[in-house]
Amino acid sequence: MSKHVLAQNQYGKAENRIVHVTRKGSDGSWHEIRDLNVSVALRGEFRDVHLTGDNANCLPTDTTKNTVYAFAKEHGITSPEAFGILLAKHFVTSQAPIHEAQIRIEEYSWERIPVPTRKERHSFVRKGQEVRTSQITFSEHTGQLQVISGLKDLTVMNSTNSEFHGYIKDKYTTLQEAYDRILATKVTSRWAYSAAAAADGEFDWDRSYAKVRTHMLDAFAETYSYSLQQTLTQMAERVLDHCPKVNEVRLNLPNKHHFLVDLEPFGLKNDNEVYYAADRMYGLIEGTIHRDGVEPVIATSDWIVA
Ligand SMILES: O=c1[nH]c(=O)c2[nH]c(=O)[nH]c2[nH]1
Repeated sequence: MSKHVLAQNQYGKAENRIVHVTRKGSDGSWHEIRDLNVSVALRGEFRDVHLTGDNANCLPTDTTKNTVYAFAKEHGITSPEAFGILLAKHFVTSQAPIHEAQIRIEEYSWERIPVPTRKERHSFVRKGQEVRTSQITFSEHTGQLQVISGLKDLTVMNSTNSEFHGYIKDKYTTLQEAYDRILATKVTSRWAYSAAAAADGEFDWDRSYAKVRTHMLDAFAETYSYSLQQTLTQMAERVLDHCPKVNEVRLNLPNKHHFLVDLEPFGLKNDNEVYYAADRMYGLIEGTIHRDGVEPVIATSDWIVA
């Protein structure tokens, strides 16, 4: 018996990252997503767990995590509040030692990428403005003015139209081939303008920024992707095709992995609805595309963190 006093205590699984996709419309091509970060804290009769090592009253944190994902499948997510109420009541009413459950939820909001050419809707951009960047270099020696513009923290997601298969398999390969997966990334990009644009006192930099951004988003949304590498190329090429003053585009695309949650152990089928959004580790796909005959000038050594 400890001579000290066990005071407030609680436990549970924190930061269960969950993305739930609902398919609507006659062909299921209208997607709605909810992207939550759910933390569970249980309070109750856990003295023995802490003091004697008797776990008879302990519902494992792993089970609380599974419950979050299974509830998303069984009940859907109509709102963070409604989802939290379901979970909190469940833990307290289903296990006698649990007297109080606190569910904390952060929701990340997404807007649709409006793509006029497509009827189906499965492309989203995370709400909140990205950061616009620029790097201007003027050299007395050469008289050259160099403008490299860019953006970072532009998070986008396609909830379908992404596959990944046919890759190398060696004795360390465990990755399952994917024929319908979520593709999500947080775009960091820089693009270099021609010397003529940099020297043009009338050049509309704001308009150009908006144009580059729009073409990048459109290409992300419209590309039926077989790899993030392929999507990267499409995004950069679209900018070069539509923005004649841009000579070079570099993209750093962390692959924000979304793994289908295995709900079979709970007798539930996961029809590409409930995903675990992993924040680390992440694939990091980087590349530069430039016009033929132009020397690339954008640094390739920057360390991008998702
Ligand atoms: O689009 C992808 N490109 C990869 O190179 C890769 N590698 C991996 O594990 N998943 C993916 N996805």
